[in-house]
Amino acid sequence: VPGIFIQNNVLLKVILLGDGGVGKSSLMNRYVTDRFDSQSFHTIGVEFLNRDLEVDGRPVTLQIWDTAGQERFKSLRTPFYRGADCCLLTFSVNDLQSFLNLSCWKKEFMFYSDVKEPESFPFVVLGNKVDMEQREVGEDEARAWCEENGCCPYFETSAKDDTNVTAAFEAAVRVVLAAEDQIGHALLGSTIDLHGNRKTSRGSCC
Ligand SMILES: Nc1nc2c(ncn2[C@@H]2O[C@H](COP(=O)(O)OP(=O)(O)OP(=O)(O)O)[C@@H](O)[C@H]2O)c(=O)[nH]1
Ligand SMILES: [Mg+2]
Repeated sequence: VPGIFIQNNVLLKVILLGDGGVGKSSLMNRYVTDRFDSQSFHTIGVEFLNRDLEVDGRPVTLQIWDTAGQERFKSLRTPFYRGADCCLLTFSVNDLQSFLNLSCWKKEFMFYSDVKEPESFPFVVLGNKVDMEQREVGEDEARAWCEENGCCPYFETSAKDDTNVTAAFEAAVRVVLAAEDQIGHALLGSTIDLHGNRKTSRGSCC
């Protein structure tokens, strides 16, 4: 069952994965603080930021988990995959290798997240840095990958120019809520008590 309910507000955990340098931290910071830093540092481990929003009239708290893409930080990021409601697979359109690595990222997520229904788990794919002139990955190519891998929504984004950043995060919320609507009444009675113990049908490790 996706999300934790606090009163009527659903808390959704989304996680950004992709190669080091594709712009995951920049996308999160653009979305949450509306800022862009052209000289950001590589992330070490994970960081998260929350943003409240309303999607189709429903109040949502989006908890965005930003992970370190560099291989040497693998053991620091993978413990945080559990409990994610949606995974945002990110590459940079001017870096072919980061696109070719999407499959590895998807596999790594599936392996460590331990999701209950792998076939229906929602992914969104982001092709970032579309403001750059030199592209190594075409939009058609990216959309084809998405179709071959289960038809995830695809967005061409720029954290720098603020292109499609809001649309991409809202799409993540929509795919989760759509999955939740299919589960339907299972969500009724999914609440959180005053001591913060989750009472959903989904197990939690901590
Ligand atoms: N031109 C351009 N540069 C970007 C964009 N997004 C990020 N960058 C730049 O790309 C570099 C890497 O961005 P980060 O957001 O740190 O990348 P990351 O994916 O978080 O990298 P790791 O933390 O190592 O996994 C930085 O210099 C950013 O300023 C974008 O949309 N356009
Ligand atoms: Mg980062």
